[in-house]
Amino acid sequence: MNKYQIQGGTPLHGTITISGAKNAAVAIIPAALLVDGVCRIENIPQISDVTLILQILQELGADVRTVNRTTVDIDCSHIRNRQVPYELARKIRASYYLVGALLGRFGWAEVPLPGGCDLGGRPIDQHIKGFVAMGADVDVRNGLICAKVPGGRLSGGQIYLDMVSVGATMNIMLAGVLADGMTIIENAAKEPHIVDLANFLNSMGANIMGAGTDVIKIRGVKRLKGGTYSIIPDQIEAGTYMAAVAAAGGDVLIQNVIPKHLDCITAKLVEMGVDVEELDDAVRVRRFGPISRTNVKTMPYPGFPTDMQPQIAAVLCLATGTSVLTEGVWDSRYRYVDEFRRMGAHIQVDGKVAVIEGVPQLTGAPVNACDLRAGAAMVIAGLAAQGITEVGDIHHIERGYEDLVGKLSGVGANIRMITVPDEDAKSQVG
Ligand SMILES: CC(=O)N[C@H]1[C@@H](OP(=O)(O)OP(=O)(O)OC[C@H]2O[C@@H](n3ccc(=O)[nH]c3=O)[C@H](O)[C@@H]2O)O[C@H](CO)[C@@H](O)[C@@H]1O
Ligand SMILES: C=C(OP(=O)(O)O)C(=O)O
Repeated sequence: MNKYQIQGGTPLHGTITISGAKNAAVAIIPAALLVDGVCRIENIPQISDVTLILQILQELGADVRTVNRTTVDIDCSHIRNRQVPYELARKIRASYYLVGALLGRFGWAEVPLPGGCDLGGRPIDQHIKGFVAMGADVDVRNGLICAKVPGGRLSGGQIYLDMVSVGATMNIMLAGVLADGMTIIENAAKEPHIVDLANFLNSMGANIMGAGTDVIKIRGVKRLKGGTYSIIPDQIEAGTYMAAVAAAGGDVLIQNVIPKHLDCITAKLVEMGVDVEELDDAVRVRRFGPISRTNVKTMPYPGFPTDMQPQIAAVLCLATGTSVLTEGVWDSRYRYVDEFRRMGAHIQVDGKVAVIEGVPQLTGAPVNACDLRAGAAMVIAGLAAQGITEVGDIHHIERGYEDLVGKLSGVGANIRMITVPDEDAKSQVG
């Protein structure tokens, strides 16, 4: 079993380059199912969620060729199978995008219910409401989302989302591009990856208007053609390293970012006394003085992202004074708090609110990553803590961070991957 071992207390100095965005890549790759011809996708992050979604496409019959470390060619002209394998689909959230893409292209899909981080209930009723409004029959049975369009082609529909949902917005967009007529999504999500998916589809010949606002209009077209597209940089990966500098101190240039996407994170760090300088495609983050307390509430974009909530909590653990953190998207995103307490943090949670009383110093401890961003937060806390922290269950972190150890070592962090005997295997032998 692999763990990250971190000797904390070293400020970070140097440059980190951000990879392509996980939550854009995992939607754009299945979107290739809608295209007639070869899609060349650039700036793909090397993370396990991407490996899995590419593997699923190959299982369906797509021809996937690696061009270089960050570029793949995907040709979905010869899809022979529309049943998505359970063992692959259940490991990631993004497998839900296969429903919209397969339904849009072939009028039929059977996709296992998706996995992803355990954040409390993660229903997909809004996705289903959208497909039904476009003429599909959708049924969840035997662990599968079974969707079929009588007549084989979806027709445009008008969908008002009951809540702002990233997944439902993107899935309905995927279903709508080849539908007959106009699809309108109201109360749509506005995250950067929504705009990126729309830009990808439009560059292949789709007609999507309004992505990035709360009303998206999709005029169906007959076919999409191949082309080349480069995925946007990862807002959350960048924010995670910004939080790492805030917690550990130092001076780091974080490059290959879209600074506008980081405004919501930058604003909070500045309130906390961190110096953030915005450049064309980089941000320089410096922190030498104390961290000030603040309050944070997570919201859909352009609010403070829920996927940065555990990482900002790690910084607030070290602030002077008491901060209030409110989770505005998920029912249960504080499962990591006990791990922080092992490092000496003072946090009380009541429902969606965490009250964090800052301490002058965290202390290293063995901890576990209970999900992707909680794992990143453990690493941040470990970088700032006195002594050694070992972070287990790092497969969660590898779902969304390319070469975390290499990137942090490159700015002077004392972090390495270690292999320890698997406890279960040990007890079976014993
Ligand atoms: C692969 C991916 O991109 N994952 C992201 C996506 O997840 P995901 O697409 O699952 O999240 P949503 O934006 O859909 O969920 C937002 C809220 O709406 C609720 N909801 C959603 C859909 C639905 O049909 N019914 C319903 O009730 C959810 O329970 C949640 O409370 O957006 C989340 C919110 O930014 C991020 O934390 C995840 O990293
Ligand atoms: C919750 C996340 O991912 P997923 O929806 O893929 O589980 C995340 O990226 O923080």
